[in-house]
Amino acid sequence: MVEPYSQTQQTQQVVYRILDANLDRAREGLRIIEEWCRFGLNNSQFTNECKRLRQEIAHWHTAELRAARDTPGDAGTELSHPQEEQRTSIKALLQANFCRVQEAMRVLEEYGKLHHPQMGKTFKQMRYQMYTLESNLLGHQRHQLLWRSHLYLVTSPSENLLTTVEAALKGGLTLLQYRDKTADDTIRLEQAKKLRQLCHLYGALFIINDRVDLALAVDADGVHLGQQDMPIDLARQLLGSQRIIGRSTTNLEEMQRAIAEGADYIGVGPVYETPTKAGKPAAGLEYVSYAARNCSIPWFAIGGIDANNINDVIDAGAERVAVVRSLMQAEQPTLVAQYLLSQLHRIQPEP
Ligand SMILES: Cc1ncc(COP(=O)(O)OP(=O)(O)O)c(N)n1
Ligand SMILES: Cc1ncsc1CCOP(=O)(O)O
Ligand SMILES: [Mg+2]
Repeated sequence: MVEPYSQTQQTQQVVYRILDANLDRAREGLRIIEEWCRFGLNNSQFTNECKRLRQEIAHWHTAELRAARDTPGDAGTELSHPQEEQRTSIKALLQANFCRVQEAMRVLEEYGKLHHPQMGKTFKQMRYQMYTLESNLLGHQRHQLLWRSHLYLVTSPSENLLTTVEAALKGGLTLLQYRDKTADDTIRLEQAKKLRQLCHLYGALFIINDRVDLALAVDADGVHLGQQDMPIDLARQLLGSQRIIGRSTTNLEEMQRAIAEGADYIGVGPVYETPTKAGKPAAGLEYVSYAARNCSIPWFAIGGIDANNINDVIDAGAERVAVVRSLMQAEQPTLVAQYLLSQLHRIQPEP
């Protein structure tokens, strides 16, 4: 006996509806990412990659699958998660949409196998292409923000660590390094996680001093390594090309070596002797001037810099500075951050 509308046909309709819904979902998510690549980043490579993936998805979205759509009968259209209602930053928005596209592609990979012999394989490949795009895009955003950052706060141990950092972020800080040379790892991990969250809430980069393992454990944006710390090539192997690696330098040989080894930025100093790095001789303003003439990557003058002498450092050629005490010991870190940035931006050409 042949049923008019067999069990097999019913199952096929359900599969078609799943495929139809997820093809839409993947394409919509990609479009949201594409708009940022196009209008936000003005990046044709990322924009074209999104477009190519959307076109590939469209190719699979046949009339047969569209015909199975039953929006009024779809119990899922009314459901939304509270997190969908709220995006705290472009980064959060992009991550949510990457997640959405990757999930949809996983569904298409599995159910697609029931529909067409090639569909499972194609969507598996596309899902991996999405992971690559996500990692490249995230890395690109990180490096762009590094280049746009002119004030760098390196923390010192403090009872008010989070409130001080938040106050500086409110003043416009976009780059933070967590530095604690004495705490236990359990404390370091706990503080680093909180600081990372705080930085990302304000759209700032979060770097860990000395420790590649901690940077990976808390998914930091990068690591800062001194001359006695892990070699850059090894750190790069562990962290990949998307994360930031900074290097301390005190003279031109160290600067040139750091650049050749692939550092993303360097510290230039100590400009002045400082109790924060007791016993380390000053490299002086001459080295700042040398960096201004010769350094091809972002560099931060560091060591003894405060609101009183920042203009001397700027006059020597610095466009970026890193500070510990000036902000960590400030009564009003927001105001100090604003003042230091206003001096640094004074010398910036109009964008
Ligand atoms: C931006 C920046 N520049 C230099 C340093 C110093 O690093 P290092 O020489 O490894 O000394 P410690 O900070 O580890 O004591 C830095 N941390 N940040
Ligand atoms: C970590 C470090 N590396 C070179 S100088 C320095 C400390 C700078 O601290 P401060 O801004 O308090 O002088
Ligand atoms: Mg170090």
